[in-house]
Amino acid sequence: MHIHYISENNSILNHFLSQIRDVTIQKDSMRFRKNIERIGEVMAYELSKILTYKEIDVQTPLGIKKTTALEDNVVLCSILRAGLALHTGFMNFFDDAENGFVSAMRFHPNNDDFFEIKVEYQAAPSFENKNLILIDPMLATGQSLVAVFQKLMAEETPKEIHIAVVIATPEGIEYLEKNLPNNCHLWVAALDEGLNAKNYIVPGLGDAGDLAYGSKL
Ligand SMILES: O=P(O)(O)OC[C@H]1O[C@H](OP(=O)(O)OP(=O)(O)O)[C@H](O)[C@@H]1O
Ligand SMILES: O=c1cc[nH]c(=O)[nH]1
Ligand SMILES: [Mg+2]
Repeated sequence: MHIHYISENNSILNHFLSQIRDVTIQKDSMRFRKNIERIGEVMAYELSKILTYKEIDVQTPLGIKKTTALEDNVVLCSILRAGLALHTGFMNFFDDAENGFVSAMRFHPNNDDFFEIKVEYQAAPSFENKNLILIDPMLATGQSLVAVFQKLMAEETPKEIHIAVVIATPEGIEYLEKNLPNNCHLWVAALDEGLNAKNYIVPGLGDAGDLAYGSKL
């Protein structure tokens, strides 16, 4: 897997990351969603640097400028719920992208800390020969991303596969490395220490879906 850590240099990205983690600031759900969206925009920009471009001539009022435009077909596919705000950030930059949505949730069959991932709802276009960008802000154990990936990839061969996460753990990255093809690109805004007993990211930010959209039953 090709891993791209995009917050190694100081930039405004670290300001957005600090705000989504801060236990006081993150209570403002509108700001939380907006910051995740802005991180999506920064990630989309960084990722755009390795896509394929074609040469074009642009007619300006005063002449012709030889420049480049995106050649790749991009499909943005998010994991519900927490992926939605990050998805908006990517859509702001990839305005011609097709879009897909898949649900994944942790299901606790014994009402203890053990969980399985339930992947149910799926509405997605074909990825055949396109650049798939799979979007989820949190890479904790990695089980949600792998379960979604396996459902989506049953009959499809994308040109390239990119996975965009805001906060990742070493355990989650290791799980992706074991279960996804070697040629995937993983884009990470921040790498954290690890997981707690409930498989939440430490220090992380808490529950991204709840912070963005409210607690669920
Ligand atoms: O790497 P994992 O251990 O699988 O955990 C990460 C998953 O947890 C979060 O979703 P969650 O299950 O909380 O659903 P939600 O977005 O509806 O809150 C997150 O958005 C990931 O999909
Ligand atoms: O830390 C975590 C782990 C899973 N899901 C989240 O939203 N946060
Ligand atoms: Mg959640």
